[in-house]
Amino acid sequence: MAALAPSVAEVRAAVRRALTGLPSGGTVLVACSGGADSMALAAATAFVAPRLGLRPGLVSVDHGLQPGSADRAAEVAKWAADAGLHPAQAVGVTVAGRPGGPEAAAREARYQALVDCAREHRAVALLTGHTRDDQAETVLLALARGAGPRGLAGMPERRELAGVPLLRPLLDVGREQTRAACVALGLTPWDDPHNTDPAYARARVRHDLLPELVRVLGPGVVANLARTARLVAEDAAALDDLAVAALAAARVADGLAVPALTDLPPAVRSRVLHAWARELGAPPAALAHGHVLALDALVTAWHGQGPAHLPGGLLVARRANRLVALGPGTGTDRA
Ligand SMILES: Nc1ncnc2c1ncn2[C@@H]1O[C@H](COP(=O)(O)OP(=O)(O)OP(=O)(O)O)[C@@H](O)[C@H]1O
Repeated sequence: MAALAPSVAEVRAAVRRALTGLPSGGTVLVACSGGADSMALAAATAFVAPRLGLRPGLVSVDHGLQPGSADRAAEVAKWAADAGLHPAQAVGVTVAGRPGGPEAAAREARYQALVDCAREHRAVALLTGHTRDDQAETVLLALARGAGPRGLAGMPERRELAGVPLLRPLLDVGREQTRAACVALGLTPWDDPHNTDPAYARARVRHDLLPELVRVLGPGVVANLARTARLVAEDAAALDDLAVAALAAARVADGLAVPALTDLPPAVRSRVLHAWARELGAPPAALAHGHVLALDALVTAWHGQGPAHLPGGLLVARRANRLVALGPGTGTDRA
């Protein structure tokens, strides 16, 4: 018998770690683009899941944005069916007409289809093929745009997506390993032209910036960036927990009590104000650092200034020792 390639063993071990403990008999659904990362993930899941009493399945989304994309999704689904994955589905989505740029619109359509499919099959987890390299790219992009710890924490290994557990088993596996695993298994993954299109910031980071960092700083830089994300994520989670308690303690009937906010460490207070703004209905995507700073000024730099403006037409004013939300555009208290 031929020896198992180390790359195949590494990907399988990572998948085994991620799937261990999931409810027996459940379906684990791999989101597969046909690229090397998610093909390696699908092949490993097909091997590992049955050994853990789980059922492997796969869904490939056709965004309908490139010629031949429907055929490719169908080919991936056919390969999956032959490899013993069930369901093995290709799903078409409509990207046009969604808000945001083309990338954001495609991502939203994709995740909606993936979640629908996971629900339809009562999947106990949805798996994506994000790798350590994807994580390093995410951290660099977050640094460059001045993101706070939430952005620098990168992608979590596990989160809930509309009630479906989303797992990223390969976050600690390098892209080189997924490519090598595909070669060892005789798989021919598809190379998404967007991944090399210099119009996209992520593609420039992948092809220009990260290789240059590796050249200048050494090969450990990718794993180190991913480790930074993990460390920051732990700290950010602890601060988030403190903020939940601080928000609860600051609540009064019609808003928040300023004295309960004043002495909080800024890292906790900004989280409290951010969470409260979201609760009031500020759309998270539009809620920026500057909005939270304006709320913070009502607490820490109060000089009788007017209300702070939040996205969604919301206004927050200081009334004596309270922060209160005013009805959108009316200037009247909401409570
Ligand atoms: N069209 C798609 N259908 C199903 N899942 C997808 C699709 N596109 C992306 N995904 C999922 O999202 C993950 C991240 O995709 P992205 O395109 O950002 O990264 P990638 O590094 O190019 O991954 P891959 O090599 O698997 O395409 C993929 O590994 C896969 O699990």
